[in-house]
Amino acid sequence: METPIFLIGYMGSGKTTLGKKLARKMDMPFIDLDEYIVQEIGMTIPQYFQINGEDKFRALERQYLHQLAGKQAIISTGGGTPCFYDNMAWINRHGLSIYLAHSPKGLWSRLIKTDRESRPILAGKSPEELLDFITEKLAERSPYYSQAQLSINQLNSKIDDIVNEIMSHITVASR
Ligand SMILES: Nc1ncnc2c1ncn2[C@@H]1O[C@H](COP(=O)(O)OP(=O)(O)O)[C@@H](O)[C@H]1O
Ligand SMILES: O=C(O)C1=C[C@@H](OP(=O)(O)O)[C@@H](O)[C@H](O)C1
Ligand SMILES: [Mg+2]
Repeated sequence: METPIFLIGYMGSGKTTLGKKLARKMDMPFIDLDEYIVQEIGMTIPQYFQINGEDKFRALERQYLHQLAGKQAIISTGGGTPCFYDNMAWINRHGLSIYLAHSPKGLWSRLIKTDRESRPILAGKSPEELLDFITEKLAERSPYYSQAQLSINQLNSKIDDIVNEIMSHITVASR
C-alpha cells in the first residue's frame, strides 16, 4: 500500500492491538497516534487531560494526525480522532480508513478488564455506568465511524482471524 492505513473505532475496538499485528504481518511500520502524542509531549494522555482538558487534547490530536500525511504505515488512531474537526474527511483524503466495528456489550466486556484510568474518558465509572456511557457515545460517534472506506464487523472473531480478514480486503483494495 502506498498510503497510510488508518484504523478507527471506539475505545476497546482493538485498533492498537490489531494495528501492531497487522503491521508485523504486512511488514509495514506501525504508528499509534496516542503513543506518538505521548512521546512528543512527554506526558501521558490522562496527565494531559487533567492539566489541559479535552478541547486542548483534540487540537493536539489533530495537529499530530496531520503530521502523518504520506506515511506508508499502519496507523491506529484514538477512539475520538475521527469525531472532531474535519478529521474523518482528512483521514479519507489521506489514506485508507478501516472501521473496527463492535457492539457496546462487546466493547464493554473488553474495557471492563483493562486499566480504565489510562483512558481518561472512562475513568471512575461503575460497570453499569460504563455500559450506558459506551452505548450512548458509540451511537453519537457512529456517523463518523461509518464514513470509513471499509468496515470490519468483529462479532466474536479471534484477533488473528480479524487480522487475516483485514489483510484480504487490503489486498483487494490495492489491486
Ligand atoms: N479481537 C479481540 N478479541 C479479544 N480481545 C481483544 C481483541 N482486540 C482487542 N482486544 C483487547 O481489548 C483491549 C483493548 O484493545 P486495544 O487494542 O487497546 O483497543 P483500542 O486501541 O481500540 O482502544 C485490550 O486488552 C486487548 O487485548
Ligand atoms: O475515545 C476517545 O475519546 C479516546 C480514546 C483513546 O484511544 P483508544 O481508542 O486507543 O483507547 C485516547 O485517544 C483518549 O483516551 C481518548
Ligand atoms: Mg489504542
